[in-house]
Amino acid sequence: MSDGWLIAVVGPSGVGKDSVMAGIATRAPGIRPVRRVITRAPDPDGEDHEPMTPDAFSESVARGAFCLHWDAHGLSYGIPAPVLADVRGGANRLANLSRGVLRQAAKVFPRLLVLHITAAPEVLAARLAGRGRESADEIAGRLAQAPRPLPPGLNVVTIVNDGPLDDTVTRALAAIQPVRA
Ligand SMILES: Nc1ncnc2c1ncn2[C@@H]1O[C@H](COP(=O)(O)OP(=O)(O)O)[C@@H](O)[C@H]1O
Ligand SMILES: O=P(O)(O)OC[C@H]1O[C@H](OP(=O)(O)OP(=O)(O)O)[C@H](O)[C@@H]1O
Repeated sequence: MSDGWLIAVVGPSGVGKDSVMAGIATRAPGIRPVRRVITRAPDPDGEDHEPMTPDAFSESVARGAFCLHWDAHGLSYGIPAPVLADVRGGANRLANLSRGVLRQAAKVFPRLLVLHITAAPEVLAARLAGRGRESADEIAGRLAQAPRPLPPGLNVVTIVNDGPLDDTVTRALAAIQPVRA
């Protein structure tokens, strides 16, 4: 069986990565989203992640429990090692990644497609305020990181999420069609 793809969903905070992932998962059930491990308390209204303490996270890193991990926003994030095994077994998986871990992801995963979601700064600010998960200071910190460039040489498709979410998901599904074919 040939390798599957990791579709890495990246972009600034508040751009709609989790929302677009949920839309893709609903409309393309063959592409399963990754449940990330995060040192963040459970959030019934937000991303369904696996919460972990910082100590347990460090132990997990040490025993190779993650195929990718990184720190951002004062938190640690991990992609469980079985996701890589799954992709090597032919599955297509969808994961919300940091732009800072993409080079590493391209080395680790046999096939990587980057789905880069963008929107204007004022749209990001309004969405983060509306989401209500972070304080005003935390939102300012996230907006300061918004224009971060992607590393060169990757397989990237860029989708602007500035209109109805459903339209964005339709364009995202068309852009990842080669993966689904
Ligand atoms: N196209 C859209 N139109 C309106 N609101 C959106 C759209 N996409 C996302 N949102 C909202 O913006 C906020 C941030 O979206 P989220 O998916 O959490 O972004 P990210 O994961 O990139 O930080 C959420 O409240 C979400 O419901
Ligand atoms: O290095 P960057 O590309 O700026 O990304 C930094 C972090 O922001 C996102 O996390 P998270 O989903 O917790 O935050 P968000 O919902 O505010 O984007 C993303 O998944 C990274 O973990």
